[in-house]
Amino acid sequence: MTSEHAHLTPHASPLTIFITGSNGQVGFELQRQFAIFGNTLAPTRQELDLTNTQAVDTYLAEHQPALILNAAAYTAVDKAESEPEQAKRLNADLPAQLAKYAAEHNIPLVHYSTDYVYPGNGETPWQEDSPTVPHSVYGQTKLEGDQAVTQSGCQHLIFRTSWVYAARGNNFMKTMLRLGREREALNIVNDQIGAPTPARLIAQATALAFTPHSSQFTPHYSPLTPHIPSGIYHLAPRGETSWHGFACEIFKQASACGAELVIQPDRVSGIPTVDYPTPAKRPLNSRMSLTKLEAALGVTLPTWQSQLGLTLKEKLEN
Ligand SMILES: NC(=O)C1=CN([C@@H]2O[C@H](COP(=O)(O)OP(=O)(O)OC[C@H]3O[C@@H](n4cnc5c(N)ncnc54)[C@H](OP(=O)(O)O)[C@@H]3O)[C@@H](O)[C@H]2O)C=CC1
Ligand SMILES: Cc1cn([C@H]2C[C@H](O)[C@@H](COP(=O)(O)OP(=O)(O)O[C@H]3O[C@@H](C)C(=O)[C@@H](O)[C@H]3O)O2)c(=O)[nH]c1=O
Ligand SMILES: [Mg+2]
Repeated sequence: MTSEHAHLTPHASPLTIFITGSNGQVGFELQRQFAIFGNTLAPTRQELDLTNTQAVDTYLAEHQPALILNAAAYTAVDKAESEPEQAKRLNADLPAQLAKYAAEHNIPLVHYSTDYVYPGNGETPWQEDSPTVPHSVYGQTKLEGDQAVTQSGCQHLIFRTSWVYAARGNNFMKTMLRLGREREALNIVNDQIGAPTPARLIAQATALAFTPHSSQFTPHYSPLTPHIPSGIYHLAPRGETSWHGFACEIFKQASACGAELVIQPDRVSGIPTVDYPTPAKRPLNSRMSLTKLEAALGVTLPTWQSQLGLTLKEKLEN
């Protein structure tokens, strides 16, 4: 830390960034994007059990972060229906605890949320202030987390994203690449509509929120303070598709990249959600308006197809 920075941020360890969920899709990408902002601390589950309230408090007191990026969550949507307490601990109680710390220590908190908080009816894209009516334990516990962060009084950014995937971790793209090598035919739901979002795009957009234009610099500028107002922002690529449409595009682009698939493109069938029963109910309409984030960051978000190309390339070349 240089003395130059010391007067800008009056915290004990001004440049320490605490990232939760470091082994997850988003947490992993955040470590890379934020390494240039400061000293990232990204404990694994073995190093810090985030369901242990006391351990989290002790960790915060010990490291005194200047910024918290909370990418940990309970994301097993179906399993959450039978493990609601565990889902609540990760998705609702943890963000509440982190937000309380952030408010008391006057540091910003970045939190991530989901399209599954919305009721899922209709065809109109949700706005950030649309009514929330989750239909799953996962969605309900995520909403409780959002509300705790909003009500805590801390400086915060809540990015609501959808259908996250990456070259690493558990996700639909990797499932399709595996099934596409094993099966000639697949049935995929075609009436749930949303936007598949690479974890890297999420981390890049988060970093942009900490990267003002020179015209946006203020005398109080701190590298670990967002330059966009506190609140909820949708974060996804432009465009929309169904899981079936996403699967078809994965097979098309993967084949063009030279992946050896046994799947027959004309045997990837679209089916209605009612024909694919799951423990948790998923929204049919996961369309999210991107206007607020694009205006705040001053960018046009890329299309989901171009983002798939980048992520597939990363996956297939490794
Ligand atoms: N995945 C998706 O499709 C979507 C995700 N989101 C949101 O985006 C954010 C990031 O999601 P994503 O990166 O996909 O999530 P992942 O499931 O990939 O990662 C979650 C991380 O949380 C960690 N974690 C869970 N429980 C504990 C625990 N008790 N102690 C320590 N660590 C724990 C996991 O650790 P471990 O690796 O050890 O299991 C994992 O690293 C979340 O807020 C999620 O709700 C929003 C929309 C879509
Ligand atoms: C594997 C498979 C899935 N599907 C369907 C089931 C489901 O509706 C859809 C996607 O399956 P997944 O299990 O990946 O979906 P799911 O885990 O519900 O994904 C969600 O995760 C949470 C964490 C979020 O926040 C959401 O934005 C969303 O990404 O595809 C098929 O129709 N056929 C198949 O062969
Ligand atoms: Mg899943």
